Amino acid sequence: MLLEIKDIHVHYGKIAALKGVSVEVDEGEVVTLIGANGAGKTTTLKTISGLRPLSSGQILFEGKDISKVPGHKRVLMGIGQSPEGRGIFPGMTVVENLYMGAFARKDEVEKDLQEVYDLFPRLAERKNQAGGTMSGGEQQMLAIGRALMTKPRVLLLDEPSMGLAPKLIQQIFEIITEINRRGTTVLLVEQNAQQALQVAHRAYVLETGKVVRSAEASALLNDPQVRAAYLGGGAEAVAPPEG
Ligand SMILES: Nc1ncnc2c1ncn2[C@@H]1O[C@H](COP(=O)(O)OP(=O)(O)OP(=O)(O)O)[C@@H](O)[C@H]1O
Repeated sequence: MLLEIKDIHVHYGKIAALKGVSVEVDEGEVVTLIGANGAGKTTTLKTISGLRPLSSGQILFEGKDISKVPGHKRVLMGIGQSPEGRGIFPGMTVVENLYMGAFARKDEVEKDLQEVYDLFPRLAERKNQAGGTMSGGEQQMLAIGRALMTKPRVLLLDEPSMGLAPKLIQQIFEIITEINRRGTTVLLVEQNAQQALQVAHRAYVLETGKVVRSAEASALLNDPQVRAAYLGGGAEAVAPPEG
């Protein structure tokens, strides 16, 4: 198992945000966490990347307990995150933002930069533009590209579709599939449960800090209860994604 989150409890002051969450991510998978606002999805990702401390429980990466490893070391170990709200450096150019992702390494940086440009041709076209002047969708691509420049074993994506027009949302999900096809494991947090379940292999449903369901993504897509709660209410079945 690449990543194992075992019964984690996380607090903001006295507020319990996660009350015993367990999630497993196997090498090569796309796993998604879905759930309503405030369910604890972002907190789960932040805890994995080391931005939030655990009250109890464990996080194992390649079998090693990383619960107390600082965040910057987790990046070096292969845990890359594209945060909610993007967090790019607005005053830096696109290419400078991308190099920031690779600041701790020297090997194959140019090759990886080319690969990011290959995934996101728009970033190559705009490489000398200030990050802060890019459109919302372009900034999202930049944030994902920068996370890829850390050469992650697992890429944590927090709401990559947030605030994007439908056409761009489609594009972002296609790119997530392509990133996975090229060998990166993905843990995806999404409000857009329908799309997330279409690109994911497996999914966990979070409710108020707890996992209430976990299953193959295709099973959840066709589950009437899940459809009613998270997929806009329609109970009709959806064809599984091709392949
Ligand atoms: N900085 C904070 N201080 C206090 N409480 C917080 C903080 N961040 C999150 N919380 C609380 O922790 C719980 C989980 O929040 P979290 O952001 O992880 O949920 P989420 O599922 O990602 O929701 P959303 O989809 O709205 O981002 C919520 O009750 C939230 O109010």
